[in-house]
Amino acid sequence: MRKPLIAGNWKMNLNHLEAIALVQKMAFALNDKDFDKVEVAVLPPFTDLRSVQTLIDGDKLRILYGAQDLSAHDAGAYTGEVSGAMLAKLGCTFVLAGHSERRQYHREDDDLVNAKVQAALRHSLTPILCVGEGLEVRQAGGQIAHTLGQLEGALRKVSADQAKSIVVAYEPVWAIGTGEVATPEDAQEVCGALRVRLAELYDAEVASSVRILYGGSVKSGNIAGIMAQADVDGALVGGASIDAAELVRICRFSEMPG
Ligand SMILES: O=C[C@H](O)COP(=O)(O)O
Repeated sequence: MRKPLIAGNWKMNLNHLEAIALVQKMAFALNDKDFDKVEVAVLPPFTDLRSVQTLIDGDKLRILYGAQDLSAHDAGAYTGEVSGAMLAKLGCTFVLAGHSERRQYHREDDDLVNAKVQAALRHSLTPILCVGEGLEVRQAGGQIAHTLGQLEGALRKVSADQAKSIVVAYEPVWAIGTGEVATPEDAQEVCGALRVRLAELYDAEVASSVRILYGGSVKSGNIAGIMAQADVDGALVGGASIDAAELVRICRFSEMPG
């Protein structure tokens, strides 16, 4: 049974003081019943992680946390980079790999994303591997081939045992931050194809273990329909995740109208 995961990608928003305030608000609003039904994670900027760790550890909160990126390298002369070892030492559970904004603005290709997935796994971090097509690919009907290609590229040399622990996030680029949400059927079409390909690349056990999230303009008003899909196990939430009340409503998707 895959436990749903709602992960908030704060992107380049909130300093460490604002980060503390947001996590405190979330912790105040969420209760044990919520955490029994859903895993909740925040993915703040690097500069907030130590403050978030201190708060979560100190108050024994059930909120998980992670980073938005990591280096493919473990240590050395890589100015500006942050290693998986450093993130693990900060108690991170998750790290994003291959977010479309990294692919677009930092020219990250499948080889680099693959190296980052492997770096995360070397340090016992759970990669949230982001895949998804742009508007032109979608208009040409190539979303499945494109997304499966990204999945295969990112999972090269990743064993079945390692693959079992990863999270995949399907984020159609045309739906990110645009207010254009994919329909639940669009999300299911690609998430279902991702799961089938995981079974082909590995086996049925891997395919049924991996959580597949949807991301792209997720809000409390559209989460229920998306979560009702058989192969959607949660959401990677951007803009709405820095509003504590809205994020909490999203976490309570089972109570929202479909
Ligand atoms: O990582 C999150 C995605 O990029 C979605 O962002 P959004 O919810 O602001 O569209």
